Amino acid sequence: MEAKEWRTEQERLDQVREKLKARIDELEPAVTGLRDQAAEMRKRFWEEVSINTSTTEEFEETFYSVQQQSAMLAERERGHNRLVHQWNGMKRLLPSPYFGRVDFQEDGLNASEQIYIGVSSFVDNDGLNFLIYDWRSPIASLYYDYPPGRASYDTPAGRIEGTMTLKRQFQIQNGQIRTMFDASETIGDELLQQVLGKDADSQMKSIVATIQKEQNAIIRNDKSRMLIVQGAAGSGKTSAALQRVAYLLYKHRQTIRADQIVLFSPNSMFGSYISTVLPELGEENMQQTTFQEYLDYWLGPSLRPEDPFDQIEYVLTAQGTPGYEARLQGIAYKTSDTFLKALQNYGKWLGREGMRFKDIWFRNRVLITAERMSAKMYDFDSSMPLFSRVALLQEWLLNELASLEREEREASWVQEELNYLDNDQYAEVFDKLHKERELLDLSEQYAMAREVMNNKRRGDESDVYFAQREEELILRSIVKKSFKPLRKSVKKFSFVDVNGIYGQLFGDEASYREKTNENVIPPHWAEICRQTKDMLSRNELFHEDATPYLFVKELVEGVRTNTEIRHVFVDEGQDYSAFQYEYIKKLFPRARMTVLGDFGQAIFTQATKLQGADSPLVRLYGEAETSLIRLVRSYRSTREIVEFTKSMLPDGEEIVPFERGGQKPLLTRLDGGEKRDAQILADIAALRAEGFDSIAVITKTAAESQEAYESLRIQGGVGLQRITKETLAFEKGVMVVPVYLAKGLEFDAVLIYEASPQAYSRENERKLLYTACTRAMHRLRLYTTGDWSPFVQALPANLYEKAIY
Ligand SMILES: Nc1ncnc2c1ncn2[C@@H]1O[C@H](COP(=O)(O)OP(=O)(O)OP(=O)(O)O)[C@@H](O)[C@H]1O
Repeated sequence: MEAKEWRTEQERLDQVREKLKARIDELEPAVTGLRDQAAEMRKRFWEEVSINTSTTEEFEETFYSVQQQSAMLAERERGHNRLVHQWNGMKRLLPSPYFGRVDFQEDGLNASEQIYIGVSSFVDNDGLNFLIYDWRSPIASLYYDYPPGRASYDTPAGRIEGTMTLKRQFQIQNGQIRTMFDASETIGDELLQQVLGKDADSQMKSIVATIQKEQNAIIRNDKSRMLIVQGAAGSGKTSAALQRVAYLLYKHRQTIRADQIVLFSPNSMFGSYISTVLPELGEENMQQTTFQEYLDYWLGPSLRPEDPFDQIEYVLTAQGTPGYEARLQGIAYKTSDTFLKALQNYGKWLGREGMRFKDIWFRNRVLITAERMSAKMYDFDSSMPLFSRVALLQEWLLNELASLEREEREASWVQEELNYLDNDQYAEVFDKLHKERELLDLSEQYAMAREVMNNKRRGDESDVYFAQREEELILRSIVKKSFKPLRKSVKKFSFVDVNGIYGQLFGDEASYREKTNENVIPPHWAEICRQTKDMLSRNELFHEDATPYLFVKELVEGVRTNTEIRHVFVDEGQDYSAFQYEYIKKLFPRARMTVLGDFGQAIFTQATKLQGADSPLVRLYGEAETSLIRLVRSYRSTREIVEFTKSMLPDGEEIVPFERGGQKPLLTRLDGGEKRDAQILADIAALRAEGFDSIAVITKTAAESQEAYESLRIQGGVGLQRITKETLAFEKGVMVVPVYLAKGLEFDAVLIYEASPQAYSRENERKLLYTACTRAMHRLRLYTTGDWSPFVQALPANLYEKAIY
């Protein structure tokens, strides 16, 4: 680019930075001043408040003045937060104020406008002239959607058409332009080329400077209730999701807060990997969770649900063991929407008969039997939904308990307990009584006032009454205390036998048909039933049972919903079952959903197809409310790695690599594990010497990961990290990790520990191998100590190199 042009840009940059600096300095006293003021006000707030309760009017007066002051404080804090947000935004801009420029001439106007784009906007002192536009503003779309030429963007007032005469990309560091490219249709995205050539990081980075057109469509989609993104490995799904969160927070800043957006991520380590993207963009993080965390929470501590990692570990390692086929059939069935319908029908059946309750016990005797509860519940109006009748039953139980509690005061154990009360317990009871006494006195005063007003007198009985009742009150409090846990557990629906209700589904075929109206029963049904009940008897649940169990629990106890959440994001969406999606939809009735996934990486048994007429996801809100965007360009890996990995998938030909060259994947066959491990260690050392410091040895299972880790260490490997499902944070270095925990992550170099037919030959293992290989950005190596997996053998020989030793 011409030196003159460069100079002009640097001059403009210097000017903008000067203005930024000036504004930052200008605001600084206000920011710090306000902070101190607010803190001081808060500190003094309660000191100054003295509540005057001598008369009602005075009390009201104090109350309103407190309310007024606290509203003022809140307003001041809001103002302060806005200012701090603005100030922080400017400080963030200062080292690198913008990354793009487009010159756009709107149709019908004479002059073209220069639009500079950065991570937030900055307006000149006149308040009109945008020196920097926020990348999320409508006009910034031009930068992402078009090369120079005819272009348009959408605004709330309609579409603006015009001509883009220039599109420029910058890399600016510490106020200096480092690189500057002018894009044209033929050149492509040079900045992207540079960005992708960099090394892996322990935290994901924002992509705002290089968002691609199809990613921009995801980020700004505001139409559909359900947005599905099916994208190849490395196509930027997670990146698009996170920038979309930032976009939503900007566009709907008056109505949506970060904590009204929730993202379901595959595991906690992934959560830590992506946690810096939004703060980098000046936004607060959305809520992050895993589906498992949700299950654990709502199933409560008395049940132990298996997690998805133990489930997949079983699926991958237990072939040939008794019951294996049945378990797989069970997984497929229990995660389907057929099973969901069966359970809905089961709910109707339970409305007529078959509810299971638990006796309520008290001091070794049954207070209220399950039969009584059942009879009571089926006595309520049968047109009411099951959960409403259970709620009425709950109310009835609480009343029953209250009268049983009264009766219990006569029981001999209460008197005995009274005799054994120690001093502390006495003191506690008397303290309570004292409080009751105060109340009594107050009502006394009130009664006396009324007497005077009404000119009537009553007998002076309160003291006598109190003395007489002293013992009775203590007895009462003893019984009350011992009934408290009963009341509490009734409130928590402990009288419903959910284990029994879920378990009784798994009877013989005829009984299952009767309860669910279901005609198609999966093969191995008897064994599926045996396994399920066996787990339940130990208060355990298979992973595939956890969501259905919760569903049944809610059929009976009422549905749990969260109406606060406005947007739900599901990353690695192919790993959730149709059943889980129905559940998420029900849980967040007021939310829109964005699901991002890749069916090519569907390694869990309950995988869901993201597109096509038979996709349960499309059915979830119906086609009219659903948009589907497909991403086929893969950005993570070099062209050679993408060519290699895409050929493993039956319909992988549509995946397009981004034009970034590198070495072909290297296949290494060695005689025996010891030699293989030695070679892997030598290769790791060589890769590190080349400057790659994020290297993953990827194994098929956690069991293999453990073995690999031990044996590499014995062979002299130092500084290796073993990643397990408990690992919380993702750090750079050399790690040994099972495929299913490496999902969503990326590494400079990936070494596939054992790519033999024993490890990868079944159809679901194809996707496992694909997922493992697609984690590599710059280098991919595969090892075997025997034959090559059929998925490797089937690849054209020109896609890889073979190591010769
Ligand atoms: N427009 C872009 N500009 C710069 N980098 C990008 C862009 N899109 C994607 N990338 C980079 O490509 C890599 C893969 O992106 P990301 O992890 O979002 O993909 P993904 O589709 O979620 O992958 P996977 O399904 O394999 O987990 C990341 O390093 C990301 O920064």
